[in-house]
Amino acid sequence: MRKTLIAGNWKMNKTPKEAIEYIQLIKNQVDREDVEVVLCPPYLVLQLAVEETRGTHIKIGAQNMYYEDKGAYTGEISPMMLKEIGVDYIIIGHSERRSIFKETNEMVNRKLLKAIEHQLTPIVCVGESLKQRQEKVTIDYIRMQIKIAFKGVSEAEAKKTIVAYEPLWAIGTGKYASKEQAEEVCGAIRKLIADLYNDDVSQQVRILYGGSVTSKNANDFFTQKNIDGGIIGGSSINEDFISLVNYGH
Ligand SMILES: O=C(CO)COP(=O)(O)O
Repeated sequence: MRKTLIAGNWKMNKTPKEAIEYIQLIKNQVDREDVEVVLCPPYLVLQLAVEETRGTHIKIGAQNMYYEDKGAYTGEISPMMLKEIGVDYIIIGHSERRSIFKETNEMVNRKLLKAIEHQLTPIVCVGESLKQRQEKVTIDYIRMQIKIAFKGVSEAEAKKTIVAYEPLWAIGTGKYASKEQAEEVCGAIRKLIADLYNDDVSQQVRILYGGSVTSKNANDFFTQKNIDGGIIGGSSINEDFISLVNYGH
């Protein structure tokens, strides 16, 4: 059984003061034993978030990292730093990193290998643009993203990696994929993983859907056969996150 995972990607939102107030407000209500809840606040808030959620089931993730341990990389953050302060998860290759900060598939691959080396649980994001969907190349494009991202990743590590399907046209737009569209692509991703590795790996990998998920549509997505949870932007930084985490209740 794959455990449902709900990750809140706060993006560049909330100052440390706002973040702590918010975590104090929601933490008891999003603390579920049967669902893995991961908060991914900005770097500056990570340590405070680790401390504030101690004693709960809530885990903390970072939104990005660099693929070297240390050195002359001005402005970057290393996986060792994240690990030392108690961060457990890392979002890799979010579409905003790819489009705004020009991250390539090769960089995503290097980050994935580095995260694994430091025992951070990776959430690797993939997804097509509206144009690619219209041209019906969604699965081909995602196959290429996944193939490059997983290059050199062992079977044992692949099983523990989380894949997030986030169609670009659904991020922050309020235009979410239908549950059938999301399930179709998440199912195809599972098949791609089976082709790259084997059925055992593909049955263990957790696949999330992201893109305009709210408390209103969460249950539709999270009850699909191949969707094991979600990665949430807008609805993770306000109280809607409480209802969202308690989907189906
Ligand atoms: O990018 C996302 C999560 O990583 C999705 O963002 P929204 O939920 O705001 O559409």
